[in-house]
Parts: sequence; structure tokens; C-alpha cells
Amino acid sequence: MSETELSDAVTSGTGAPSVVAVIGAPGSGKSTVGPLLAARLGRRFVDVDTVIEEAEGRPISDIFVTDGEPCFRELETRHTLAELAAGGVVSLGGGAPATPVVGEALTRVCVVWLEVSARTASGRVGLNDATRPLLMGNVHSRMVRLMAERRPVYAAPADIHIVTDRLRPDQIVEEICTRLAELSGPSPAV
Ligand SMILES: Nc1ncnc2c1ncn2[C@@H]1O[C@H](COP(=O)(O)OP(=O)(O)OP(=O)(O)O)[C@@H](O)[C@H]1O
Ligand SMILES: O=C(O)C1=C[C@@H](O)[C@@H](O)[C@H](O)C1
Ligand SMILES: [Mg+2]
Repeated sequence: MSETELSDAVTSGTGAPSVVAVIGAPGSGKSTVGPLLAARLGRRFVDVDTVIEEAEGRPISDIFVTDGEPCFRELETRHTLAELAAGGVVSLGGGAPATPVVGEALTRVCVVWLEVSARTASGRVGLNDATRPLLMGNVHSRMVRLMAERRPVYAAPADIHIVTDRLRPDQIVEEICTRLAELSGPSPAV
């Protein structure tokens, strides 16, 4: 989002942007921080991974195993674009920003990138987490590779970038709100 567009969005309505997309690697805290941020901003919250599982009636790991990753990415793209259009705080799947049409959509909304080190993320998601199919096997080495590949697609659309390793979820929300207020600039004099 350009600085002017972002400033307009931030200063309209309730003072928060109408769409805040939360992106980051698996274990960065998107599903944890997203609802707290939404509650703080008085916005609806949606987690696109949950939307997909509810729409499909099965876990994401089943979609990967039964239909394959390309099929999952198609579902993910469709639901991500719909949820961004619906507004509020939207936590994306970890890989969604790597799909070009999603990356392009992210340039038009306010994007919060939660960064985390591979070491911290591996510790958070556990050593062999069957609910995260791309991390099956050696979680830490897969995480290192995934993060190296994805760093540019997370960084490109990010309006707010927070390194989360040493912050609690409530501190992250506080920091995001501070940064949103800074982006909105001073209130006009009355
Ligand atoms: N700032 C934090 N400090 C400590 N633990 C955290 C923090 N953020 C998240 N966690 C914990 O890390 C784990 C992963 O967090 P979460 O599920 O929110 O990540 P995610 O970004 O949604 O991952 P995924 O892309 O796989 O959905 C959870 O157990 C959560 O409680
Ligand atoms: O990093 C990824 O590519 C993924 C992260 C999760 O949020 C899920 O969207 C899915 O497991 C794929
Ligand atoms: Mg999540």
C-alpha cells in the first residue's frame, strides 16, 4: 500500500484501516495475534486456514494428502481474496503471500508481517506437527528453507514489520496499534 493510500485508510472510519492482513511464517503467531488485534480494533476476525477447513469439512493436512498442494493453493487463493474483500483483520495462511495474485492484493491493504526466527518458530510449532504438512520431518531445517524462500514475499507488501521472538502476543498487539497510529499521522485540528 502506498503511504498516501495507507494514511487515508488508517484515518477513515474508526481510525483503523478497514482491512488488516496478518502474514508470516508458520509459528509466527498469525492465528494467535490476529484475534487479539481484531478485538482491540473492534473489527471482525477471520483466519483463512480455518475458513478453508470449515468450507471443505476436513483438515488442511487432508487436503494436502488427498488432493495435493496445487489444489490447496487454489482453494487458499480463492478464500484469501474473498476474505480480504470482506474486510476486518484477516490472518492468512503462511504460504498465501507467495501466490502472485495474493501478493498483488496485499499491496492494496494494510499488511502486518510477523517475523520470527526459524529456531523460535520450530520451538513454537513442535517437532513433528502433523497439522502443518510442509513441516513434516525435520521441522527446523524445513523452517530455515521456507523462511529463506519466503522472506522477500513477506517483506514486499509489509506496512508494519514486527520481530516477534521476544514479544508476548499482547505486546505485539500493542506495538501494532502504536505503529497504526503513527501511520495515520496527527489528528487534524478542529
Ligand atoms: N509471541 C508469542 N510468544 C510465544 N508463543 C507464541 C507467540 N505467538 C504464538 N505463539 C504460540 O506459537 C504457536 C503457533 O502460533 P500460531 O498458531 O498463532 O502461528 P501461525 O502463524 O498461525 O502458524 P500457521 O501458519 O502454521 O497457522 C501457538 O502454540 C501459539 O500459542
Ligand atoms: O506455510 C504454508 O505454506 C502453510 C501454512 C499454514 O498456515 C497452512 O496454510 C498450510 O499448512 C500451508
Ligand atoms: Mg495459523
